[in-house]
Amino acid sequence: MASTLHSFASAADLAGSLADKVASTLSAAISARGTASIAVSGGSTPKAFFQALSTRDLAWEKVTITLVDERFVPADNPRSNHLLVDANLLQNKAKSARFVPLYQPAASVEVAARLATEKSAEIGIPFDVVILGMGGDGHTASFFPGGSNLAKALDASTPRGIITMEAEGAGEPRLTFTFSSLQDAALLVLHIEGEGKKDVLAKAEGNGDEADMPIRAVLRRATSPVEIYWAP
Ligand SMILES: O=C(O)[C@H](O)[C@@H](O)[C@H](O)[C@H](O)COP(=O)(O)O
Repeated sequence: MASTLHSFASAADLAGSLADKVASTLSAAISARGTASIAVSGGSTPKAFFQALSTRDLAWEKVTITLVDERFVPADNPRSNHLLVDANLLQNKAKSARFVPLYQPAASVEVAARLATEKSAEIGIPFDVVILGMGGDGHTASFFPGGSNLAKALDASTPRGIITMEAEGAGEPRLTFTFSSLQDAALLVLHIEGEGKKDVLAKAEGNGDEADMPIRAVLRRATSPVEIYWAP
């Protein structure tokens, strides 16, 4: 599917503009069917966007927020994406939103993935908004090059839900929504910042295997247009 690059002079300008776009998308979903959903990424990039979005005036009590992926750690662990969202997005006006975590204590990461899949089924499909990030290796969500379940994660026929992923660059075992769960969001955003990430994007947009740069699956096969938000 086509992608559109939205470039901004600063990270602050990007955060404000993306927060406005996401807020209007969520509000439109609420007007249309009474609820809205958004899946966000972790990492370091989204913090300012989360903080801007948290101040936007909409019926947050009708919004369900979840994560695109999560490290298999409790929410009090500094590596937790839940902790990042709790501290930066579930604040201010957005405090009244419902949050659906991916992590929960379980005997194994596989059991946690099954439980998270069951829980996420309540959210409804497709997501109204998905915010993806991208690592320097071209991963997105927890679709890491060389990942233990990468082929399954990227296969469009894999049922929607959360699966596990282990990879050299991932740190802890991961819980990640599948490509099939994310790729048809009403608003599908790739949020990246810095010249380095722009170079990685250019390489990903070139020839090569999806397995080498999994973001290519989104850029090439997502059924929704990919809105790329970039600032230096
Ligand atoms: O759990 C995570 O780490 C994210 O979901 C991951 O996919 C992230 O978006 C990229 O790794 C980019 O991370 P940065 O924003 O820190 O560069």
